[in-house]
Amino acid sequence: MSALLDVHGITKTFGGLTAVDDVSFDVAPGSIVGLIGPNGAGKTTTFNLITGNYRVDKGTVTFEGRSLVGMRTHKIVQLGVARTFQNIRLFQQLSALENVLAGRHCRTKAGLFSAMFRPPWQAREEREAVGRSMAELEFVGLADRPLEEARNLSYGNQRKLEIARALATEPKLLILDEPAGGMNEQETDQLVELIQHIQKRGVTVLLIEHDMSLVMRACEKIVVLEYGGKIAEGTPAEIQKNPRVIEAYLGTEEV
Ligand SMILES: Nc1ncnc2c1ncn2[C@@H]1O[C@H](COP(=O)(O)OP(=O)(O)OP(=O)(O)O)[C@@H](O)[C@H]1O
Repeated sequence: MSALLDVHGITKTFGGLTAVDDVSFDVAPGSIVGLIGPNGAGKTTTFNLITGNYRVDKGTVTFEGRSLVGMRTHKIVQLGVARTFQNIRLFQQLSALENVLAGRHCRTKAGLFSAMFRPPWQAREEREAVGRSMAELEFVGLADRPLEEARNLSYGNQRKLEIARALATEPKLLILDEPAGGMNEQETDQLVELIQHIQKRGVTVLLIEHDMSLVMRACEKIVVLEYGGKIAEGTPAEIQKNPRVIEAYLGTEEV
């Protein structure tokens, strides 16, 4: 089966520092893939190269056979790639529902003209968007507090809200940057289940995570970066006994 996402030889340099160095991997449709590595290994930069937040210096990023290189981020979202951020990026003053609606926006056609004249199809579209957004809140377990301002939600719930917003864009590939960051053990267990439910919906998942227990439980394939380069790739069992990976993590955290 051909890959949903194919990253080939991507490289990104900041000044004299090569943050991502000739990295290649692919993500099969329907899979859950983890990207791990010590702090500063180049994981978030790799995500930013895939989602168009940074432009690659070298290499290719191909999604469903189409090159994403040089494409604007909103176009990449429209093609079916959605993401969450390591530092939560919600509209803190807006309600949970409004945050998810903002994600839905990329799938609605209403523009300035229709917003002024409000044709009947627009009311229909708005109702549909609210219904769909509520369904996403329910999916992540936040349906009881749609009108709560994002800033009043716990850290763990804000992460779930970001996932709901990303899902509202109807992605084929969902990219999660440290989704368990700031979560307690119970929330992390729920997150593993949520990620598995996302997979059951047919959405492919690519995630960065420092919580090794989550990575080992949730991912079918793991790609390991160190100093910007890929040092290993394999199943959780293979990664756990890979000498280079153990060495990279030695003294920092257990694999
Ligand atoms: N915009 C930028 N400008 C300059 N240097 C950057 C930039 N973004 C990242 N870097 C550097 O690139 C390297 C890789 O950073 P990156 O954030 O991708 O690592 P990471 O593996 O995601 O780390 P962490 O686990 O700490 O989030 C680091 O040395 C970082 O300081």
